[in-house]
Parts: sequence; structure tokens; C-alpha cells
Amino acid sequence: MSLSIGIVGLPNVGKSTLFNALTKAGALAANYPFATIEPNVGVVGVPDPRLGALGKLYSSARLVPASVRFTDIAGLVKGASQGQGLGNQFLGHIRETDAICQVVRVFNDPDVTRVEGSAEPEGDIETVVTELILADLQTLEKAAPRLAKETKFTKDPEKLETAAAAQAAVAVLDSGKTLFAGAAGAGISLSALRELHLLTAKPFLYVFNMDVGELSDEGLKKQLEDLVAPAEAIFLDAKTEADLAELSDEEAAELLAEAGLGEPGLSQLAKAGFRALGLQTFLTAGPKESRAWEIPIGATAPEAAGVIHTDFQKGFIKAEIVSYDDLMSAGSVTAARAAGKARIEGKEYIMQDGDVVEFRHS
Ligand SMILES: Nc1ncnc2c1ncn2[C@@H]1O[C@H](COP(=O)(O)OP(=O)(O)OP(=O)(O)O)[C@@H](O)[C@H]1O
Ligand SMILES: [Mg+2]
Repeated sequence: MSLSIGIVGLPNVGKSTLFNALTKAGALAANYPFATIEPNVGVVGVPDPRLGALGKLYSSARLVPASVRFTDIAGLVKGASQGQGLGNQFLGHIRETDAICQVVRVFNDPDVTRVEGSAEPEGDIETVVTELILADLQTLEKAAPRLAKETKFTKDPEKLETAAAAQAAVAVLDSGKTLFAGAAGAGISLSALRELHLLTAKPFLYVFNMDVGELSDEGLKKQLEDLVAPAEAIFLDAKTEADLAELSDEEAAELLAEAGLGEPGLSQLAKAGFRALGLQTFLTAGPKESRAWEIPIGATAPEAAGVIHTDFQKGFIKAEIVSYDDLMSAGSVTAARAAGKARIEGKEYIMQDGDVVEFRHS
């Protein structure tokens, strides 16, 4: 159940460059589960330095990171919902993703053609969002007769709520707002709309694809960040990311330092996706593998056990938990136990990011 993110944007803004960097990064790190399910879907490991350290401590044979699935689609243009450009026929590919990531061009290269009418990030963002809103309106229009039929003779509260939410959603979208931004204000519960797989109901992230030199322009970044807040903004140069993906870890670190960059943009993107969906990581470790697992923030210990195996949840007895930081400062589980840092937790325990866990189950 990896987190999935759909990539959207105008044509020629760097979506595929970013996507290729993502999938290559996954392919090159030998221990990362990498898969191309379809040519436009890539699964990449979420970089997590804690995993490598755990693997060393336990002499794990392999490392398995949490993963994020990215879907790349063809660019959207103004009027796509009316069939302009390639139309919005590819939006179907990202209907079932958990979040939407819009790539926005900031880089300047005059040799890369801009689509007509495109120049400023603000207008480009609006063009794409408008097409997504129109696509959702089409989906709702198509669903309306079915919802009306289903609710005519039913008292099923869920069906009735979905139908009512669908009607209210049309009003929000007609006002030019996404459901992500406007549903709460209109009293719509997004969970009632889940079965419709509406695009604008998903959490949004923005990737600003910049020239490498612009990445140190804090003023520009602040401006762009404000443009999309409260959605998260990630700043990267897709071309540099693609280069980084070709390099070994040491060489990549050198290139990052040379360019004055900290964390690779791809790591930031994976982390932002986790945050947008309210996910966090817990860890398991042993000689066979050290592994990062994703769970919703607020999940209990039995729920975390269920991510590994449903039987672990059903037969949950207790969990031995050491926080990653405590484990690392103690140097081993035995030492952590001796220092009183290993806790036995029961069914009520709320998992924390970075918990290193061993479950006991029947
Ligand atoms: N940060 C950058 N700086 C300079 N050039 C870039 C940058 N990112 C991407 N490009 C270039 O922009 C061009 C278009 O990139 P890409 O094919 O990834 O766009 P796209 O959004 O996938 O387009 P489409 O919608 O047509 O599929 C490529 O030539 C690519 O090398
Ligand atoms: Mg492309």
C-alpha cells in the first residue's frame, strides 16, 4: 500500500524529467524496491538515512525503504477538458492516486518552448487547476443520474450523504475553488466523495522547477511559497535531479555541495508527500532486513502491526519499542534495555515517527 502521487502540469515544464529522475534514483539504489508497472508509473524508495544506520547496527542483509508511487501523464493545456492539446484523456491515470503534484516551470531556458500564453507561475498554476476543476465537474455530471437513481428509494445514510456532497461539490467547483481548498468551508466531508475519485479533492503539492542558480534565491522562493500556501512547495531543478540520479552516493553528495544544495529535491518531494497525507514511518530491524513502514499519524501499535501482516494485528499481544535516537545513542537494543529506553507497549500505544519496533503476537 505505497503512497501514490500523480504528476500534472502544462506541457514542457519538466514533468517527465522529474519522473525519470525519480525512477532512475529508485533503480540505481540496488536495495530499493523498484518497479515500472506501466511505462508511466514508477515506484521509488523514500530516502531515509535512519535505515542505513539501522542496517549497519543489525548487519541486515537488505534494506527496504517505505515507497512512493509516481504517475507521469501528458501535459494539460488550457481547454484540455474541451479536447485542446491531447485533451484530458490521461487524467484517468491519476484518478486513483492519493495526492496530486503540480510541476510548475520557473526555469528560463529560451530553447525550451513554452505553451502559448504561459509565462508566469501564477497563471500556469491557475490554468492547470482550472482544467482539473472542469474534469471534476464532468465526473460529477456523469455521476449525477446514477446517484439520483441510487438514492431515490434508499434510506442508506452513506448513499444519501454521497449524493448530497456531490451536489454541494458542484457549487464549490463552479466558484473556481478546488475541493481540497473549498470543501471544509462548504461543510462537505471529503470521505463522502471518495468513491468518485475526484482530482481536486486530493491533497496538492507544488514542485517549482527552477534553474539551479535560482534555488538560492530566498526571496523568489518565499514568493512562490506564498502563492500556493497552505499547500507545500518544493523547489528543485529537475535536470540536476536527473544528473544526481546517475551518480553514486559519494559523487551525488559532491555535486550537491558544489551546487550549494542540501537535501536532494527528490527526498524533499517524497517527504512532503508523506506529510500531505499525514503519514509517518516506523522501523523494524533484524539480520534479514531493516525496513521502513508507513502508517497514518495517530495509528496505534496494533494498527502498525497490521501494516506488516493482518495476523499480527489480530493476534497482537504487545510491542517492544525503542525510539531510533535512543537506540542509536545506546548502541544496541541490549544497551537500550539496560538504560531503560526500551518500552513494552500495549494496544493503546500511539506510534511515533522513528519508533523501532518488535511486535509480539500469538
Ligand atoms: N530545470 C530545468 N532547467 C532547464 N531545462 C529543463 C529543466 N527541467 C526540464 N527541462 C527541459 O525541458 C524540456 C521539457 O521537459 P519534459 O519533457 O520533462 O517536460 P514535460 O512536462 O514532461 O512535457 P510534456 O507535457 O510534453 O510531456 C526538456 O528538454 C528538459 O530537458
Ligand atoms: Mg512528459
